[in-house]
Amino acid sequence: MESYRSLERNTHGQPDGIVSLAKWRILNRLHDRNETLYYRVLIDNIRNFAPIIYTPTVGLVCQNYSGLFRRPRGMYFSAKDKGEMMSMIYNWPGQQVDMIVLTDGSRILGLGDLGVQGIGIPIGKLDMYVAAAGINPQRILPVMLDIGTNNEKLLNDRLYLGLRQPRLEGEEYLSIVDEFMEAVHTRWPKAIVQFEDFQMKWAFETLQRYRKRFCMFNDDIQGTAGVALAGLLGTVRAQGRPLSDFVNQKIVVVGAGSAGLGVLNMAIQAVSRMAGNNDSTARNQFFLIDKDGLITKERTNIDPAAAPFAKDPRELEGLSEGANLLEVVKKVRPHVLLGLSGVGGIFNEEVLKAMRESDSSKPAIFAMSNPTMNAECTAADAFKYAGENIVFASGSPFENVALGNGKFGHVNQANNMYLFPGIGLGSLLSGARYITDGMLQAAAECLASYMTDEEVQSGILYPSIDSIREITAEVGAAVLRSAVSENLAEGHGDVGPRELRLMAKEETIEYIKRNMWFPIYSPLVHEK
Ligand SMILES: NC(=O)c1ccc[n+]([C@@H]2O[C@H](COP(=O)([O-])OP(=O)(O)OC[C@H]3O[C@@H](n4cnc5c(N)ncnc54)[C@H](O)[C@@H]3O)[C@@H](O)[C@H]2O)c1
Ligand SMILES: O=C(O)C[C@H](O)C(=O)O
Ligand SMILES: [Mg+2]
Repeated sequence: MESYRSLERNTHGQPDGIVSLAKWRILNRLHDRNETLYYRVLIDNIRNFAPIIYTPTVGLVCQNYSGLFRRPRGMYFSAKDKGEMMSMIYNWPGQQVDMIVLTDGSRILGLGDLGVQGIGIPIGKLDMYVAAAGINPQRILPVMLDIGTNNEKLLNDRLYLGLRQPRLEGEEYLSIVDEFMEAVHTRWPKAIVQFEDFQMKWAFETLQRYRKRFCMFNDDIQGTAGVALAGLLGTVRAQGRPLSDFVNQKIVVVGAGSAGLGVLNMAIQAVSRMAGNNDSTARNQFFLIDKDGLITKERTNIDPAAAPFAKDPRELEGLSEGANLLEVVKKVRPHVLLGLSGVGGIFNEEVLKAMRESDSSKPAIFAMSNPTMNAECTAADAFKYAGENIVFASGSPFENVALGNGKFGHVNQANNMYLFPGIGLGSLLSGARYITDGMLQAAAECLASYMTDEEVQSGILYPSIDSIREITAEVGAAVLRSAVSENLAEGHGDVGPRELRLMAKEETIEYIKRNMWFPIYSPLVHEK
């Protein structure tokens, strides 16, 4: 901590990126030397260290990974290992693995294809699993599937650590992922596999392919959706309206990728439930924009995943296929503007000023893309141009914004870190065979109801990161209870399905907390 503090003292005025990378190096060296101490320091300083080991610095780490690399962490399965993955999995020295985070490096945050350098993401996510969910660090496994990269710069970089070949496609690609999943399942049938930062086509395809066969989920589609839904419900409460008013909120989603479509799917399901399972009216309030503008049924070559959310042009007054973001905001006057586009600054001054005409008394701006440079707008710009009355959330952390007169605009961090640790932990401790929509919905509802009315009305939608262990225990319990109610919980360790069924809500939370690992030195010699 002393080296860390002295680095902070001695680097005033230097570029943020350089300082953050130097901080990351200090923590990474500690991680390599003394795992127990590393996690203790991380847990005790989670507010300061999450932005270093996780978003946003982890993005910079991935961009520079081949140069920063000193020693390996996690496992790399390459296309050249085809046919050998089962023996490789049995070579992993740990007896038991509970949590695996897997990527193919094809869409790292909003930074695109970073090939094997994307391994920083599984490492950072699993650090959050240890810190927030208390997963034992001896039982985690960061995994990189190296099936090539289409990033020319990396292919020509002599320091690049991965396969120098274009990405595999089609059946060749899927056969590699299949082999990996089978091998993992054979050795650790109860391990949870989190798919992370896959490009959209593979994110959806692999989720469909595996979700009924293995205990897995896709964090970018499903974790993000739950966090966004909790935030959207929070904005309804922030306006002093009953939750049922969610069905009337007009929401513009910018970005029709894995994250944006995941959010729309879950939000529409929620509206549909509130509106008495009326799926067609549920879609009316949502507007979807991608790089080619507003998506309507007139779009040629529409992505099948986006098609269900395309607007009927006959129902749009004054807006046509491909209308740009500013036109849409001016015409629709949305209650919420939500960005998952990966395009930094796309909520520009004009767009934010147009949000002043929103039909909401407290419009919400969610700039959810990561890392910081890719956020749709900064917190400062949002409060400056859209007004002090807004609710603001971003995927990467920003400082609260001073509004003058001693008042501050609160910055929420709408990041899937509030849910994925609890989804993984709850699924693990339930012993469920797979992760259902019901379990994910329970996670989102738990987060949505966590804050008090008073907090929400002052613009605070999510708990402080300092209490991430508490919220993760609650989310984990909600997921576990949902697995029990769906008759999917087969138990974990000594605790069987019957005991899980008999636990009251508070007992489930206690059970979850008891199973959280905490960093203390294990004695090398046991006292007699
Ligand atoms: N805050 C969180 O918890 C969280 C979770 C998941 C993803 N994300 C972020 O969301 C971003 C997108 O992730 P993804 O997996 O959906 O990516 P993706 O590549 O699947 O999708 C990106 C989408 O943005 C659209 N887009 C590109 N340029 C645009 C423009 N100029 N205007 C409007 N739309 C545009 C694309 O057409 C595409 O539909 C990334 O930056 C990622 O870091 C944040
Ligand atoms: O990694 C994050 O911070 C959130 C999310 O999974 C992302 O891909 O941006
Ligand atoms: Mg991600």
